[in-house]
Amino acid sequence: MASSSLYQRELAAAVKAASLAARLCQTVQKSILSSDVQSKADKSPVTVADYGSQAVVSLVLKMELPSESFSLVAEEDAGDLRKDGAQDTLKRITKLVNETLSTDSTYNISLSEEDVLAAIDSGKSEGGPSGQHWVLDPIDGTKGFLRGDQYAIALGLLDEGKVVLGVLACPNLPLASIANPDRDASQDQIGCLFSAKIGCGTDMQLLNGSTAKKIHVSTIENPADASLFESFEAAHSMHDLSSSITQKLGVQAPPVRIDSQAKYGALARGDGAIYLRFPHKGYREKIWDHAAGFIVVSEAGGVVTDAAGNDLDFSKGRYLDLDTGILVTNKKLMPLLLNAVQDALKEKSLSTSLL
Ligand SMILES: Nc1ncnc2c1ncn2[C@@H]1O[C@H](COP(=O)(O)O)[C@@H](OP(=O)(O)O)[C@H]1O
Ligand SMILES: [Mg+2]
Ligand SMILES: [Mg+2]
Ligand SMILES: [Mg+2]
Repeated sequence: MASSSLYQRELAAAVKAASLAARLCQTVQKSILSSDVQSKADKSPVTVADYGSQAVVSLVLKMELPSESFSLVAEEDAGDLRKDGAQDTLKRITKLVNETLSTDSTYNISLSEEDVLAAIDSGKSEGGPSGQHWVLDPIDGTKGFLRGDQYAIALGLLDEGKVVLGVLACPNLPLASIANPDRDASQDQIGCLFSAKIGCGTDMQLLNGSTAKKIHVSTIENPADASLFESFEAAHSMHDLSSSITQKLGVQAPPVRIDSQAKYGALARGDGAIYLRFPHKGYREKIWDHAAGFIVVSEAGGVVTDAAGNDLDFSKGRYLDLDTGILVTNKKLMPLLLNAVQDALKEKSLSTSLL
């Protein structure tokens, strides 16, 4: 068990940073305008909230931990915001960042547009196996965010290549289980924050500040009782492959499809027992899409591997180098799941080689 004081300041800073960033995202989601959405060179959407959230997290971490060296591996960069025609967008982001930081009475600062660009661009670190690196997805599940569905602010810390803490702020995730179709959504308290520190378990609290309680993954042992999480977006994960895996396992419940690392959070508290992710050929997973979710699930007693059963390696830079897909479940179900995955992958490669 790690000492409870280890990484405590960093965890407190991460919780504060992600909570403030979540506030900014909620403001934007409420008033989303079509002009708030840009297209990056890779054609994925990015909003003023992605940029604003990244700036807020970067600034808060630096202000809360002034004596520490700072390295941040983050998804966005300010390249497009420095181009002609982006002035209005940058103004709007700067205003959002200043308004968000001013809601915390301990910060008495006013940032210029240049300060905001610099804060966003401080996320260009390459990470790697030595030293400490923050890992940030300022909005994970941008597509869900734009639809008004699930998204997460995902922040982790790597130390010597290992994830040592993680925070997932999920502003649209109900406190009640999302896998229960009979729940009365009108009664839901909404907005959860998951936090985990190595050796110390995983906590969940309401985003607006209830006391934290320890959570644990589902203890089910019979896969027939498991329910499955997967991406809402079929372009992000092959739904037909996960369906053939759950058929092999005898899973009864229909898959629960939601965006972002909210899936890791929901699994960590036992809403469902399996999360499968099978990107289409050629896609490379990024560390910010998994670092926080990985430790939130591991510290809640779950396991995260690639499709071959290998541990995820966060020490290789901005990308995860892995075999085929990502599997998340509890320790009892993992061996069964791995077998089913291997069988389904064999069948799939057989059927494609026959084409
Ligand atoms: N073709 C693809 N295959 C797999 N993942 C993809 C993808 N295109 C984008 N993604 C990743 O999927 C993440 C969302 O995950 P999910 O599908 O679980 O909601 C995106 O994070 P961002 O929304 O932060 O860009 C992005 O990094
Ligand atoms: Mg993105
Ligand atoms: Mg992401
Ligand atoms: Mg993102």
